Amino acid sequence: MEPYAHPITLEATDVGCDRAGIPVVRGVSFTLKPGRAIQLFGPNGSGKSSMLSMFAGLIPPTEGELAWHSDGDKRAKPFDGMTLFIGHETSVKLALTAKENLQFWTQLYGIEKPRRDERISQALELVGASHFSDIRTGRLSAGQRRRIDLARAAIADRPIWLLDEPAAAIDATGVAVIGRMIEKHLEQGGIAIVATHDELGSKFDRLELGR
Ligand SMILES: Nc1ncnc2c1ncn2[C@@H]1O[C@H](COP(=O)(O)OP(=O)(O)OP(=O)(O)O)[C@@H](O)[C@H]1O
Repeated sequence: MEPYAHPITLEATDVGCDRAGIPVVRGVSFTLKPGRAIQLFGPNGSGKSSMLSMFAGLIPPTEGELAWHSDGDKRAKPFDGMTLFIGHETSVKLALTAKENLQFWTQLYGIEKPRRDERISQALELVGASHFSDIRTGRLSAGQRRRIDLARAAIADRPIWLLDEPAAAIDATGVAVIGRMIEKHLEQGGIAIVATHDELGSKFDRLELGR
């Protein structure tokens, strides 16, 4: 298990974000160092997905400051090619099989050609999707499809994981798999911010929104 080549620290100072001009989140501060994770809690509409979009650089903070640190460099936006964002909506292409989706992602994430097949088999096995990997994903169950979404985390070699309800529609065995994937990612020196109501491990700091 290789440590990430460029460990990242994320510092948030009093950040807040608005949606359509309406304040959603206010006054969030933390420092997230390599090997640590934050679990976002909060009721529906409290701003968990909005926060993740903000950390992904998709919407700007309305107030406060985000600072990404890597190799002595500091930026207000995430460094290019460092973030894996798994949103709550599926990114699986339903006309393709799981294997074909993963083939696409290995190209997207710049995996060298000779290593692609091995990486795909490992990822499918990890998320327990090997036995349905040749079926068109439009014909799979919600939980099976979510497992394929999560395989993206095993394909991409990225130190920042932003996961929105990764365990939605996933059974207890699958939740344990997600916990282990995150644990391994943290051991490699990655960071993770995860919106979830599930218990995923002890390395998480808790951030409760909507209070
Ligand atoms: N694209 C958007 N345009 C305008 N308002 C939005 C948009 N997305 C979210 N909002 C608003 O921002 C607020 C927070 O939504 P968000 O999706 O971040 O909450 P959440 O905590 O992730 O909710 P859930 O638990 O239901 O997924 C809500 O009031 C929502 O209506």
